[in-house]
Amino acid sequence: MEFIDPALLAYCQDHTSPEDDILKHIDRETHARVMMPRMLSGQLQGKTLELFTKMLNPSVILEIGTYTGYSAVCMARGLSRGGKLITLDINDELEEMVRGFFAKAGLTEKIDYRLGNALELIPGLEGNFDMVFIDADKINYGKYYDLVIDRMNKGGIILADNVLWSGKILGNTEKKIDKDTQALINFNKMVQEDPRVENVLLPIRDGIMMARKL
Ligand SMILES: C[S@@+](CC[C@H](N)C(=O)[O-])C[C@H]1O[C@@H](n2cnc3c(N)ncnc32)[C@H](O)[C@@H]1O
Repeated sequence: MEFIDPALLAYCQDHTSPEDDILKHIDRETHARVMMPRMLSGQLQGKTLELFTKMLNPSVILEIGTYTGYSAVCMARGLSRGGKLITLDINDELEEMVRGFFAKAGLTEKIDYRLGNALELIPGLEGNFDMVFIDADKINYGKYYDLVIDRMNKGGIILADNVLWSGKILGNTEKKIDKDTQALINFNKMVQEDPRVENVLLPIRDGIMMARKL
């Protein structure tokens, strides 16, 4: 489901800074060699993440769900000197390719890429976070939120992708609500009712929930 008229979407893309050769390369290789290339953030969301990072100036970002590294490259590019991005993914089959992309982008110093189940890796990470991007399995969004919320610095931002789930969160079709959709409905409600944050659901691409720790 497209959320805005395709012509308007094209207009938005035409008026957003274009991808450079590295991001074009990641996009092309992902589409040519990897399953489910739709998971990649893409130009509009990637630039949004880069600019959010530049505005927030975080020291530490945690990304849950690296995939082929497109969003990681965008956020790492927004970091100031000394800032770092920890990015986690369970899929080790993509490791060589992803490390190659980070090297090509000149970002190996800024990106700490770790493989494993994020539910197990996060408790072992040291320190707090200034920005977290949740973009892994939808069923565990609530658990990821619970794992990071008390480790967010004051004013820190949690971003969660795909919270509109192609519109399925409205539950207004004949079909039974599936587990991922229900998990996202629960997640959005949980954030909305959490007194520890102020939040806005941005209708960018498939929806980004932004929650700021008070
Ligand atoms: C939507 S993709 C991430 C897209 C990426 N952030 C981007 O914008 O280009 C989701 C990723 O989450 C990973 N994932 C799923 N379950 C996970 C888990 N329990 N721990 C860590 N990563 C997980 C998948 O392997 C997949 O690569």
